[in-house]
Amino acid sequence: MARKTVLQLSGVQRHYGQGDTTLSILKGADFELVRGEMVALVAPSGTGKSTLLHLAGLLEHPDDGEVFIGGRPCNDLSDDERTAIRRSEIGFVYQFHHLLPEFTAIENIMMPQLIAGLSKAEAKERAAQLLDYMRIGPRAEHRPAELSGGEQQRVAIARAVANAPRVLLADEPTGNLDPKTASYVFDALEALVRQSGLAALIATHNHELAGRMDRRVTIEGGKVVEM
Ligand SMILES: Nc1ncnc2c1ncn2[C@@H]1O[C@H](COP(=O)(O)OP(=O)(O)OP(=O)(O)O)[C@@H](O)[C@H]1O
Repeated sequence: MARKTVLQLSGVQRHYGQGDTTLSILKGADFELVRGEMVALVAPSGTGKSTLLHLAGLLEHPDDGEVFIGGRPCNDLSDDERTAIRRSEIGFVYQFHHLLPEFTAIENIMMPQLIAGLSKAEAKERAAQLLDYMRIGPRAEHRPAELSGGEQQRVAIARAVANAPRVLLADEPTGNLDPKTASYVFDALEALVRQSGLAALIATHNHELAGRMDRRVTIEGGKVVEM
C-alpha cells in the first residue's frame, strides 16, 4: 500500500484562558498519521490528549498552525464544510459509548449512514456486516442497555466506521472496560483497521494495548513526541 498521509497536524497551538492567565496546552505540535497505521497516544492526564483529538477531528480550531485531513487544510473552511468532512472522513469513539438508548444496535449503526444519504436497505446491509465483523451479529436488535460494556463499545466502533472514514479517533475507547474485555474489544478494532486500511489515533492509558500498536506518541512540553 502506498504511504499516504490521512491526518497531519502542523505547528498546532492551543491555549485556554483561565482568568488572567493563559494555559498553553499545545505549543507547536506536529503529527502525521498514514493510511493503515494505528498510533497510541499515551500521556499523563491533563497534558492535552483530548484537546489534540478534538483538533484533529475538527471539533475545535487551533489558535495557530494547521490541521490537514487527506491533505486538505481545514482551518479556513466554513463550519458546514468542516462538518461535512467530519461526517464523511472521521470516526470518533469515546470512553463512554454515547449510543442512542432508544434505538437498537443495528439502528445506531445505520443512523450516520442515513444522515449521509444512504437508503435504509443499504445502511442496514452495511450495519449488519459491521456487526458480524465485530462478532456481535446476534445482538443486532438489542438496545444499548441490553448489551454488556464490551458489546456497547463494539457497537460504538462499528458506528464510528459506518461511513468508511479515513481516520478513526478514539479517546480511551477501552478505558471503561476490564482488562480482558478491553483486550477483546481492541482485537476487533485492530482487525477492522488492518482490514480496511483505515488509520487510527487512539488515546489510552493501557500500556499493554499501546504496545500492540504500530507507534506510540506522547505529549511533552506541548509537542507530540515519539516514545
Ligand atoms: N475548554 C477548556 N477551557 C479551559 N481549559 C481547558 C478546556 N479544555 C481543556 N482544558 C484544560 O486543558 C488541559 C488539557 O485537557 P485535555 O482534556 O486535553 O487533557 P487529557 O490529556 O485528555 O486528560 P485526561 O487524560 O485526564 O482525559 C487540562 O488542564 C484542561 O483542564
